[in-house]
Amino acid sequence: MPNAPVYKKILLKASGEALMGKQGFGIDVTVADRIAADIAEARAMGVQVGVVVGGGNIFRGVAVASKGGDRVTGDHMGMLATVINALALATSLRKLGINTEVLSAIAMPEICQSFSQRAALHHLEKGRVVIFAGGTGNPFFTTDSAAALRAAELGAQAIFKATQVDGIYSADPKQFPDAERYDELTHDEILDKGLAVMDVAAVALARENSIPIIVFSIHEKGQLAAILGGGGTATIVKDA
Ligand SMILES: Nc1ncnc2c1ncn2[C@@H]1O[C@H](COP(=O)(O)OP(=O)(O)O)[C@@H](O)[C@H]1O
Ligand SMILES: O=c1ccn([C@@H]2O[C@H](COP(=O)(O)OP(=O)(O)O)[C@@H](O)[C@H]2O)c(=O)[nH]1
Repeated sequence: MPNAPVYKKILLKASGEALMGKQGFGIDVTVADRIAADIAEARAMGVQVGVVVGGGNIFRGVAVASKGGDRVTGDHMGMLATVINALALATSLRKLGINTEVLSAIAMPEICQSFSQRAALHHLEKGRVVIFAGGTGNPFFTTDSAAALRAAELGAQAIFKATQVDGIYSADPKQFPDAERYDELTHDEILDKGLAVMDVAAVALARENSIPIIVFSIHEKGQLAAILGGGGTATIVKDA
């Protein structure tokens, strides 16, 4: 009999970069299928799973602003990019027979349901994976903030942030290979040390609602289930 999961309701944040794989742009379906298989393992453990997907593999609003364009329009484009990723991940989950619902922060009823807290809780209780598209629905935010927001709204017990690296380091390990890795941190320590693994607004919202953040590598298959089972490799961020 496997261990009971450490958390019963989680919010997984997968960046657009994670869905891109090694391609450099767009969605790598084999990677989306892999992430879906990891989510299926969590569901098989009885864990309720909400997912916020990023859009950076397709578009970031700052790209428009940096060329002198309108930031708000750029952010609208970025939010639409997250909808494309959400539909791709939903497709991968449905191929595995996992009931999945996409809820968008921006109404587009011909494509998916609109987000409401009630609808999201209903689908989760029915055992469906809920993918949150459109970020927060507001410009000047990120999908990290959307992850913290949805986690707070749904009463998720943890935010699982899937990244390119296996935890939080004293500096970005891609640029500083000698950076020190932490097993545990507090929300305050991330903010005080200026660790750029997640944006400040997202960390502050998680702190305010006492939601732990678990940072782990998307590249290692089975990590999500391993961490939910009480093992695995991750940095855990929680109040001291
Ligand atoms: N102190 C740090 N510890 C860990 N990762 C960091 C740190 N600073 C920056 N990073 C970077 O942040 C990334 C995590 O954010 P992610 O959402 O995957 O990327 P992005 O937001 O750029 O799409 C990691 O892949 C890593 O390269
Ligand atoms: O609440 C949100 C979430 C996202 N975005 C836009 O969508 C883009 C893609 O999201 P993000 O950069 O968070 O994706 P990730 O880095 O996770 O792939 C952002 O750059 C913003 O332009 C936004 O305006 N509001």
